[in-house]
Amino acid sequence: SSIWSNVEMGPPDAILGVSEAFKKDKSPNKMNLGVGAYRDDNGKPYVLPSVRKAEDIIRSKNLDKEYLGITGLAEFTKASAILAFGDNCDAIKNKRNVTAQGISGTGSLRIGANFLSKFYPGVKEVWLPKPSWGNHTPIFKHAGIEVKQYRYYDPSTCGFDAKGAYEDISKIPENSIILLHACAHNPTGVDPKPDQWKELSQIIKSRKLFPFFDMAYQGFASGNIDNDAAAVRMFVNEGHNIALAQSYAKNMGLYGERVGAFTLICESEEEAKRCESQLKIIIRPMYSNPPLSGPRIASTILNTAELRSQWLTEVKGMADRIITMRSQLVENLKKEGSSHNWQHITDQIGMFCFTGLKPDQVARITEEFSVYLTKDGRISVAGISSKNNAYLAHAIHTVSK
Ligand SMILES: Cc1ncc(COP(=O)(O)O)c(CN[C@@](C)(CC(=O)O)C(=O)O)c1O
Repeated sequence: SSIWSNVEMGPPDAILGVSEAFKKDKSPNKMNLGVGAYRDDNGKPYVLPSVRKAEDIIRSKNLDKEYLGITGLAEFTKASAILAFGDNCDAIKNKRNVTAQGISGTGSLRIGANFLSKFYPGVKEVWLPKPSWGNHTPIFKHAGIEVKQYRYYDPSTCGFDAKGAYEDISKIPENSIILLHACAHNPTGVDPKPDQWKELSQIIKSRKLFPFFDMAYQGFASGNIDNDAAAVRMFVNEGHNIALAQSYAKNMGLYGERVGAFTLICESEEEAKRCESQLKIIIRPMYSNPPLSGPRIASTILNTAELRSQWLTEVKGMADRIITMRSQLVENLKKEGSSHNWQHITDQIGMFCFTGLKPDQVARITEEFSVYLTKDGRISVAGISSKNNAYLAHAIHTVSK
């Protein structure tokens, strides 16, 4: 037998596999509502003009291609920490943070998970919202951290199960790790309200849990970078020393450039230095040092005043288009004569909408209308345009009436 005869065929990724099936479909009406990548109203990928301008600036500098340090491009990580925590955050001013460039959000989560697996003194179990982004589970498991779930989503309202979340989190063993989506929860699009975040902060403090925030959509959810970071900033202000993974895949459209950052808020600058040294020891044998071109683009935008304000209008433009698609879809479902309450489509926020479609309805909508989405009924709202919105409403109505 051959050396790899024991290797079985693995299942396609629940999210990326949808795009593969979509590509094979010949229907002219086909819609890809699977992977959470922004599309403009013509269904095309969108490279932000501020990104193109940043690339021109970088090209004119004729920079070299030398290795970055293990924790990446300093002008990027400094700007990334300020973007997340705000420019009057004491922890940042007192240098209590260690911020390392990560390979986008996934890589930032992973170096964080590996650091916690090696050094976290508490219970090495991470509690994820139910449901959570599919990749969270293997990221933590592959780092040697067991995964548990707390109630988060209420299928009866397609909204936040505050009561269930409070009850479950109040019972999480002390000193466990809890993962929180900072904004634009994936896959449900359901975010706690500010007063509910306050309650979560109190319970998490009382259980002495370690908060690990995943902020993959800052600015992309509400269109405002400060609103979208409000929970992260509130937790730090309330004294939680958090971990944070950031992604620039969606809010700067830097998907394939793999731009992200991992931050630990520590007790002191001295503690941050020790943690940074150990983070470097974890990263070095993993990929040695991170990519160059993406963080140069991101830091050029974040550190150039007029590019930063141009970027803010562009990210708000993306958020606004998504919000418009949500309200148009609800309008079109009403026009179809649907008797269901589709309010959750506009109550939810960010890239995704948890439609509430059941797996058999998902199968039907794909089979009969060539509409592609993940089995859990999640749709990437970015895949909807003013041209196919009515078609989607008709398809959803037909399979759900
Ligand atoms: C909550 C959350 N965290 C982290 C990431 C990681 O993104 P990055 O590594 O590309 O920065 C995603 C991307 N989730 C997408 C948009 C894509 C994916 O699954 O990889 C999704 O379709 O859910 C995400 O939704």
